[in-house]
Amino acid sequence: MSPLARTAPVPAETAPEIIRNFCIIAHIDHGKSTLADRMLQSTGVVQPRDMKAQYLDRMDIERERGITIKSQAVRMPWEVDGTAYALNMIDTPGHVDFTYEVSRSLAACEGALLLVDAAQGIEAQTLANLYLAMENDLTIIPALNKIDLPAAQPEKYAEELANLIGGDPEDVLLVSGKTGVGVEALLDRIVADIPAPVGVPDAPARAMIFDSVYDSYRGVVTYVRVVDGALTPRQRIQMMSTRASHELLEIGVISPEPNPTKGLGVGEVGYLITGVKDVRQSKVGDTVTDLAKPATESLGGYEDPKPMVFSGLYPLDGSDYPDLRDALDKLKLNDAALVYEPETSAALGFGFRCGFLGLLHLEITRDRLEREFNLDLISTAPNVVYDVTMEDGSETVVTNPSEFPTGGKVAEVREPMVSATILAPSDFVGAIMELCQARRGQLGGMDYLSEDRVELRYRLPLAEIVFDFFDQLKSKTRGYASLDWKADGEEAADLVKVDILLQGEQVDAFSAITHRDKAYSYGVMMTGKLRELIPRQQFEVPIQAAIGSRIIARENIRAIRKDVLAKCYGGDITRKRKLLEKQKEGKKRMKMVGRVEVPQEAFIAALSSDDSGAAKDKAKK
Ligand SMILES: Nc1nc2c(ncn2[C@@H]2O[C@H](COP(=O)(O)OP(=O)(O)OP(=O)(O)O)[C@@H](O)[C@H]2O)c(=O)[nH]1
Repeated sequence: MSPLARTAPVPAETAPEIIRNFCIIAHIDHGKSTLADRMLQSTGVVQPRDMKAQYLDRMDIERERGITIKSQAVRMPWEVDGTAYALNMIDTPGHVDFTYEVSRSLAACEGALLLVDAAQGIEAQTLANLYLAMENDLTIIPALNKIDLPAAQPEKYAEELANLIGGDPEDVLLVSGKTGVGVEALLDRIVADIPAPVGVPDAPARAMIFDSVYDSYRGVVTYVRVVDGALTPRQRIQMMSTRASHELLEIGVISPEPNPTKGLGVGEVGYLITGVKDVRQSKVGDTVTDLAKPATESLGGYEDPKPMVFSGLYPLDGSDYPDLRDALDKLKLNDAALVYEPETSAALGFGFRCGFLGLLHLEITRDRLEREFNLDLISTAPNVVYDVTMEDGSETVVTNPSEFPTGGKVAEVREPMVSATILAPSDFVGAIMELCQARRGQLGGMDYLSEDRVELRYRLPLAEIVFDFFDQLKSKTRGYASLDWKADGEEAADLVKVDILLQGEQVDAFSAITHRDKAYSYGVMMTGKLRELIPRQQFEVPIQAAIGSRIIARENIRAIRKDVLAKCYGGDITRKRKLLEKQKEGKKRMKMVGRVEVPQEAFIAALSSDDSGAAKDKAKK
């Protein structure tokens, strides 16, 4: 129909009947942000001249990588048949690492727009998020995006979508976020199909936190969806998981900038500010209630974020250690899932063992530390968390391979598992099965979505997919496969710790926990790599890989005497001195492992997955 005038005052508490809360679920790059931008324009919330590309993605890194990390909510006015509706669009993060945040965003909505690229069809992430939406009983509106593309196949994929959610291909909307085609019809459909929120207005207030973001000026800004009752400024509220209480300093809606209101009522979505400085005090999934008249039951579904992948982060220059600690303290304010504690490594010096939700979370954190805080870092190979039971019944949680118990008798080691969904053209089924089998996967099922597209379900150890699984999958399927996974308990496995020894001394940074069948290949790979990277010494240096006291692989670095004066004939003493000084300077960057001098670059090159000659050359220098 038509956008309302921008100047229309935002009502303090909007009647639930005219509210529609929805989110967009889509695979990465299927055009969610572009469509969201277009809706902001079509509803008049953002004027075309104010349009910054992808208004909802605020952080630089998000913009650069083109992915959405933090979810937010925007209110858009939209008029249908003379009634002014308030549409709340809740943005969901698009990556598997953030599944819990996605699930909370979905729980704040009554409906979801299922957006699929008309040239690509359904992908694994679309499916995973669709299942989550269905679990939350959301009304699904299917839409094909990018229908302006010459390669678009709307009929084929409308059929695929209709088969998936059960419906008529005719009901699948055709839109283009780029040209704006179909966007107004889409907004009308949201009003018509998605149910209005229901709640009890005079019950004690209950609101669910679906996002919380640290702002350096305002402190933590918390995004909530009110379920029952109402929240008003100056009210004292309580967080139900921690029982901590705060005063509501400001409350309002985003449209598209924060817009303070006199309160938020049943079904409304908006933000609140209490002056807390740390997102851990305002946790996603928690329930906000009134301190004076608290609700007895929380809204449920609250979980503490659980780090799945650990890695050691070390400053390249040891004197940056205090800066790294400060930087992590600052990042923590904005990231409830980040955990870290100090650790020391013989090879890398002082650093921190950090826990992340997944590899992307690790990369983003590392990127931010390097970019926003100007730190040069080295990270150890990521590992998962193992639960170890000893024969005497004691239990240990291992987040660092070098802490894996070796002394007493290990009765059982359990590793985290995931259930993965892979979608690909049927030609690649063989290659995918081969890859999953090599990664200790168990096939759970296989379905054809259409004649030429298959969904494969596997249960795999998390450790087998955190490294290069996705890259391998992409290369084996020429980029056509998509992957999504979620945590799925743990399982006992025959896991061992492989240590790397330099002249009999263990180098902690290279210890790894692997399946017994793969221990040998890890040992051979690592000893080979180190033999290339470590310069020859004045004595022979054995490099060994060992499980406990059993050596499983060995390489030797032959002895030389590096005589820097060899080429220096005659008696020019100043020149000799200069060369000796230079050699001394070089030695400062060396780490001693027992009697062996190892340039720090060798450790770095061995830890980096970059196998290029450049890294090796650098290390040899
Ligand atoms: N031709 C065409 N291109 C589009 C359309 N919508 C988006 N794109 C392009 O598709 C790419 C991905 O779009 P985004 O909106 O960033 O995708 P997204 O789904 O938000 O991606 P994530 O934030 O990573 O989840 C960009 O290069 C867009 O320019 C469309 O309707 N037509």
